[in-house]
Formats: sequence, structure tokens, C-alpha cells
Amino acid sequence: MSFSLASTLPAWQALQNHYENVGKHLVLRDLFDKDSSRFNKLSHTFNGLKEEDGPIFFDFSKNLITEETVKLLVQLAKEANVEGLRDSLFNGDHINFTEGRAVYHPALRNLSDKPMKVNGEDVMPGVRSVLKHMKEFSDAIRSGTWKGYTGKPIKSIVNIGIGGSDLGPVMVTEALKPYGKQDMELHFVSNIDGTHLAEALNKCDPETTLFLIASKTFTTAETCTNAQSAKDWFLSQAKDPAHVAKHFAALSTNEKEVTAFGIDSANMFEFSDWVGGRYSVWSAIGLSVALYIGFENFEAFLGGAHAMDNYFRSTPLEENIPALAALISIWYSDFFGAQTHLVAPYDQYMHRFPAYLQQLSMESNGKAITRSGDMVNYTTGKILWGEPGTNSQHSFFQLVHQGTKLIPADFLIPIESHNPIDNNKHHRMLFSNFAAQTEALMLGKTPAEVKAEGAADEIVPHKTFVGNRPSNSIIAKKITPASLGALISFYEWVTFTEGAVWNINSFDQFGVELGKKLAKNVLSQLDAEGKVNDHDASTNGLINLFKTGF
Ligand SMILES: O=P(O)(O)OC[C@H]1O[C@](O)(CO)[C@@H](O)[C@@H]1O
Repeated sequence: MSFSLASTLPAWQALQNHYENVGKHLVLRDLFDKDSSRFNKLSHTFNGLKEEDGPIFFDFSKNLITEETVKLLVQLAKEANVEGLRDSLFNGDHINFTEGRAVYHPALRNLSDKPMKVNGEDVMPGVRSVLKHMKEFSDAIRSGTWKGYTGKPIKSIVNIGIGGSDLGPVMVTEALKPYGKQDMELHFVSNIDGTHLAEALNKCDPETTLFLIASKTFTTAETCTNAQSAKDWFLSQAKDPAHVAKHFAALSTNEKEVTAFGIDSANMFEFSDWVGGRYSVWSAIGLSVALYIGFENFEAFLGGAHAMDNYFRSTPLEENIPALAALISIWYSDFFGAQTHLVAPYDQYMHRFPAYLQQLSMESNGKAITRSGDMVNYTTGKILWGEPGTNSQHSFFQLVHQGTKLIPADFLIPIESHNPIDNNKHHRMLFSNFAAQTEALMLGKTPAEVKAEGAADEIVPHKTFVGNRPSNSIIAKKITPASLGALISFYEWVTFTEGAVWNINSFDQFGVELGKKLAKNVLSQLDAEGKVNDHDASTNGLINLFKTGF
């Protein structure tokens, strides 16, 4: 069935009725009381990983859903042709139609020997050749056989990139710190704020530092400016531009600009335009990851994502974990009116995971025009946010528990800690908080319960928790390269399914362009003499204040 607005699909209408008649009256406590098999029925296990890495368990039972809700949501996905778009994606079709490109990042982690074609051409030989280059290079740097211009091995890596050329490498190297090379210093410079570069360079020695200039386009203003300043800093000591070859590598699709910058094409790690920035940690953009955790671990990371890809591609929607997570999220966004989605990893190493998911989800689905060119009349991209537990409990969880907003949440934890200190006491405490939070959100606390604890009458409403607040619990065996790869891929497919149902193009990002263009204009005005007067009064006032100072 072809459609423009998802809200015109029969299943959408059926869900609307279901929400009015059933959904908004659901009480989680009662649902569990009535059905002793609810947990089993609404939880799923992803078994695609090796024994040391998996499985990953997904509990969807603490959601405001019934089996009927799931049925209707799956029907919505079918009517929206999620399966068709999924097949087109894996077929290498140009589903990013606004930019005329395929969406083919699964090829980067295709560790099988199966070909994957774009425009009739198998991309796998190219993918494998870049991986081979990454392996040789990372082995040479890690073993110390690669020497800097004074003959010393490399100690510090500075990745200069922003957005997808930064968030993936930062998040993954942090999440996989236990696998990292302990004596390798990693720095990530993304912000054009000179402080970011200055602080990284303060800790580096030009003789032992390798710069990775990570930019798909190699035209991003922040990255090009930071890279140039880094090169100036390096040459102020190394003097001879020939030494750049030992200390600068480029991760990009744009050979022309890389060469113009002065980086040897032998030190260029390429990828293709069918890799979106926010899906690029699997590509050459992941070189800092491979350098830090070693190529074998990087390959395991790809393998975990590949396993989730195979699962998503081949599992019927009724059982498909990423598809179900996406559909439940749509249920809250579009029928309950939830605006945000919280992700709380109970794993300190994963502290950048929510930030990474913000780009993945919000740059992908922050769109209001359907694939057919119409303005949607429903909510799309949710506001994704989060921080690790238990810290988040001591800051914003007050609002999640007792505020006025419905905030669906993902709670994530590994069973095995990398640091089982004090006889694993810390991890047991971490898990107890993980479990207690989702329980508290669901059960709440009735006025009678508060009163029974001896609260004064006027205090009872303040200590009452309405409860009935939904959450997903995701339990990994351990955060390993493979399980992390699978988790990221899970969220990619959640994002994909949401975009497919909303019928938007999840793969362009025109929304970031306008600000970039206007900033260029303002910059040229900052460099020119005199006051500006060609903006609105507020913008004129702010620019002139910066020019003249207080
Ligand atoms: O890798 P590049 O081309 O420097 O782009 C960086 C980031 O900028 C964006 O285009 C948005 O500004 C992201 O999509 C991308 O990840």
C-alpha cells in the first residue's frame, strides 16, 4: 500500500481507538496481577552473539501495552511497509532519496563472504581493503614499529572530527576502555572553541602524537580549522612539511580535499557516500577505536553489529526486538503524546552512550516532511536524553518519578562488571538500583502506603508516586566489543523502524545547514570594520556587542 501520512493508515486509526478504549486506561500493576506470564510473553532474548558476549535480554513487559497493542503496532509497521524499506536498504537502493544515495553501513560490518551491491557493484572488496589498511596501520602504531619524525613511537592519538566523526569514536573508546591499550593516550577534539584543541595539545608532544583528521566531507568548518591549527602546532616544532606524513592521517570520502590539506593519500582511509556520518563508526572513522582496542577487537565490534543486522533482517516483525522497541516508542510518542525518551545506562564506561544516541536518533528522525513531500500531522523524532545510573537518580529522576510528563525510558546494564571490586558489591548495588528504579516507576506509591509509613496528612500528596511509568530493561551479559556493536546496531534499527513508520527520510540532515551558512556570514562581518545593521535588531545588537566589547 502506498501512503504519505502514517496517520491515514487503517492500523493507525485502529491504534487511536485502542488508545482511547484500552491504552490510556492500562495500569501496569493490574496487568502483572492479571497475567502471571506477562514477563515471559513480553520479553525477548537476542541470541546472535558468541557465548562470551551474549545473549542480550530485552524486557518490554513494563510497558503500557497488551498483546492486542503489540498486534496493532505490528500491523502498523506492515501497512507502513517497514519490511519493504528494510529490504530496499539491504538491496543497496537509494533510499536516502533526497541525497540520491544508498544507506549501506551494514556492508561495513558484513563479515560474511556474501557480496553486497550498490549500483550493481559489489562494495565488499573495497570495504575489505580499507579494513586491511586499518589493520596494518593500527598494528604498526600499537607495536611501535611506526615511528614519528624523530624515531620515537606514537603515544598520543588526537582524533579531530565532529558529529558522527567524533561521537561514535568517543563513545566506543570510552565504553570499551577495559580493552584499550593502557599506555595510549586518546584525545578527541570536536568543538571549534579553541579550548578543546588547546587542552588536548597541552598534553601532547609533537614527536609522539598522531592526528586523525576525521571528516566524511573534509569541508566541515570546525574540523578543517582545528586540523589546520593542529598542523601549525606540529610544524612549529617539526619544521619540515615532509614530517606531516608520519603524524597525520585522514579518514574521509574526499581525496581531493585530503591531498589539498597536505595529507599523503597513503595515509588516507576511505569510505563511501553510502555511509552516513552518524553511521560511520563502523567505517574508517572508527580508526581511533581500532588503534585503541586493537584490530581484532574492532572486528569483534563489527561482528556484533553484523549479528544484529542479520537478526533484524530475517526476524518476523512480531518477534523482531528492534522493531518492537521502535513500535512501543511510537505508541508513546504518537498516541500518549510523550515527547522524550530517556536512556539510562547503568555502566559508567557507557557514559557517552546517550550523547551518541542523540545524534543517531534526533539527526535521523528530526524531520517533519514525509517521503511524499507532505507535512506530517503527528509527532516524529523523540527528544532522546540520558545519563548513567546511578548518578542520574540523584539529579533528574525526581522529575521522571513525580513530574507531570510521561517519560518512557530504557534502562541498560551488564550482568558482569569489568570491575567487580569488593567482591562485586558495587555491581550488586548498581543492579539493585537498576531493578528498583523500574519497579518504583511502575508501582509508584499510593497515598495509603505513604500514610501507613506515618506521614502527616498534608504531606501525603507530596510523598505519593502515581507510578504506572513505563520502561524497557535491557540486560547484556557483559559489555564487550561484540555486545556493544550489537547494542548500537539495535538502536540503529529502532531509529530506522521509527522513521519508516513515520514515512520520513531518516538519512539526510538538511536541518543543520542553515545555521552553518549564517555563521559564515557573521564571521565575515566580525572580520570587517564597523557595526552591522543588516540583521534583525537582536542579532545586530549581539554581534555589535561582541565587536566592541562591554
Ligand atoms: O564528517 P563530516 O563531513 O565532517 O561531518 C560531521 C557531521 O556534520 C553533520 O553533517 C552535521 O553538521 C553530521 O551529520 C556529521 O556527522
